[in-house]
Amino acid sequence: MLEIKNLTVKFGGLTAVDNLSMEVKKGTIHSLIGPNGAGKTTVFNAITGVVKPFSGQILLDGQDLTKLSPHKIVEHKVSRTFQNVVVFKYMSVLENLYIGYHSKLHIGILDEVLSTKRMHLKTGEMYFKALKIADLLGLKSRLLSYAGSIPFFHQKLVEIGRALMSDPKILLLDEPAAGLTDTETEIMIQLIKAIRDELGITILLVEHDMRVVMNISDVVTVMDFGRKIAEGKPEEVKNDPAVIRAYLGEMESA
Ligand SMILES: Nc1ncnc2c1ncn2[C@@H]1O[C@H](COP(=O)(O)OP(=O)(O)OP(=O)(O)O)[C@@H](O)[C@H]1O
Repeated sequence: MLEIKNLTVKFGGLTAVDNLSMEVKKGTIHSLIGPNGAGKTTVFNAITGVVKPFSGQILLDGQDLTKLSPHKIVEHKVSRTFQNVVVFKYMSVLENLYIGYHSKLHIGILDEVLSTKRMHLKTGEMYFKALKIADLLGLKSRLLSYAGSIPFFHQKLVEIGRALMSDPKILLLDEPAAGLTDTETEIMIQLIKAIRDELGITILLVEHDMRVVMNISDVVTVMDFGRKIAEGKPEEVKNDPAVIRAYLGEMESA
């Protein structure tokens, strides 16, 4: 589904992603891991059009995303969450979810002024979609709360919910388990599986928590210094000498 071909991203003299090629297959949960600064978030930023590659190509179902703007990429059905949770604190959970539907709403100012049938249909669709997603994520009882007033774990779920509202083909999750307790991490693992199994959405995630990576990934790609150093099933990469060296190096320099 997602093909990254020879991707290189540079920030001035620093090569953050160095000739990376990888493929995310439809219906899989694929993890991108590596020590701090390996280039994982930069790959997400390149896929979503936030940074422009120096060279290489990113294709979704054969369509080239590389030169598209971030909002066009959302229309091509790529959604993401961020390493630091981004919710609109003074809006309700429901309104936060609605924001994710923006690219699908397609109503203009005239629809609003004239309160057209089309506008009512579209807002109705948006409401039912939000209910369905809130139900899946266990957020139904919090829909009318201010997003900033609910626990951190639920704020993370709101962010995921907002990303799901645009009906992505592929969801990019940047450290979904960061800052969670063990119990919350367990729930997050089940929810990520449910998003794939019940909504049929392919998932690419960046994660440092190896319990999560080993538990849910079909495929793991490992990066170090911008390069791919290993790829395979969780148990294969876990025992790969290059991966062990990369993580040991990180521990030694810490
Ligand atoms: N906007 C930017 N400008 C300059 N350098 C950047 C920028 N974004 C990332 N970098 C650098 O690119 C390299 C890769 O960073 P990136 O955030 O992609 O790594 P990461 O693997 O996601 O790390 P972490 O696990 O710590 O989040 C780092 O050296 C980082 O300092």
